[in-house]
Amino acid sequence: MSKIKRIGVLTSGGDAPGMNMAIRAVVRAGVKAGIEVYGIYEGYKGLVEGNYKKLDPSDLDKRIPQGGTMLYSARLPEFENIEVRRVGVTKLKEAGIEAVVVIGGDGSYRGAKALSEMGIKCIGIPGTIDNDIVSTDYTIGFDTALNTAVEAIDRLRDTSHSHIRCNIVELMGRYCGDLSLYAGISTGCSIIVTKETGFDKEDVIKKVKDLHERGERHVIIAIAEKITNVIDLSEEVQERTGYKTNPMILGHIQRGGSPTAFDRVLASNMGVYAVKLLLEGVNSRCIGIRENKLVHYDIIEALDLPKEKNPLYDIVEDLS
Ligand SMILES: Nc1ncnc2c1ncn2[C@@H]1O[C@H](COP(=O)(O)OP(=O)(O)O)[C@@H](O)[C@H]1O
Ligand SMILES: O=P(O)(O)OC[C@H]1O[C@](O)(COP(=O)(O)O)[C@@H](O)[C@@H]1O
Ligand SMILES: [Mg+2]
Repeated sequence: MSKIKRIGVLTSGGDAPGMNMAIRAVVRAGVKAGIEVYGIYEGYKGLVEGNYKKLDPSDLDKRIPQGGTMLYSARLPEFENIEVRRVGVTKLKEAGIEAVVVIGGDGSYRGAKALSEMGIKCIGIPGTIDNDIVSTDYTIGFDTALNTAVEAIDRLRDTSHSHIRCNIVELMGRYCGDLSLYAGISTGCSIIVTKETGFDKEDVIKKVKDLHERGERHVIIAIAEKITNVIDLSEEVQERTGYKTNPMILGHIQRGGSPTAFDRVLASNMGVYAVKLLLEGVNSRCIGIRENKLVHYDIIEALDLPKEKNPLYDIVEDLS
């Protein structure tokens, strides 16, 4: 087996704070091992268009504190089509790129798997604020997004507590409730609603009423996106519970911002590991961190792992 000489790195799907740190780690570890590392711009879109540029390790330090991704990101649904992927594989081969490190979420992993079946070695690094990849305890960007959400909810509490109010805060996470769960516990939310808990409107309203009767000056509800319309829910909670109620959709502010130290270390660790695995000839695997140890899984096995309900849900009731 001849040693790999040139690899690509791309970021795909929703950007996540810490992606720049992961890119930097891949470039630094690659160059140290005598490999040329090319940035592939705008995820699979740039891969198909041949939008590649050799990355210089000395240019990357200024990106360390920056959120977003210096390689930009994109969603390209057409990448599911084999003909589109074929164009990308040809472009990669023309550029002499033998392997690609894909930094992204579950969708990006599926793209990486499909690519690896067409002769391009791929390693996935979990980069998404959603923490929705079961094969890792933490994804790059989750900790930063969580801390951003915590800061926002803390601010809401200040004003809510002053006025006897209820806030209904919608958090991102697509179909994973981790951001809502961790932010809700961190900020003392009385109610946390996610796909994992299920949503029973009457139950939520009853709980809010009980808190009002108990004399609580404020109630904060953390609710994951895609569960219900929080503006309508706020109107109904206000009408039926006695609290003036304000909805707050945190939205994309959760995605931006300077990565926390946790995300920077995680990204550095995973980026270096990705290069090590490629040098060992590993292919079509994705990296995770489990009980503080780096691990790697077959991409499809990783995506098919069953998601267990987070035991932290059990303490929510006791804290409310
Ligand atoms: N089944 C698939 N086959 C090939 N490529 C895919 C597949 N699913 C997703 N992708 C690619 O991965 C991109 C990112 O996926 P998406 O779900 O939007 O974000 P994330 O990777 O953050 O979960 C998609 O826009 C598409 O280009
Ligand atoms: O920015 P967009 O395209 O509206 O996507 C929003 C989605 O992206 C996320 O922020 C991140 O999800 P992915 O990492 O899967 O792309 C989700 O929390 C949210 O549902
Ligand atoms: Mg995803």
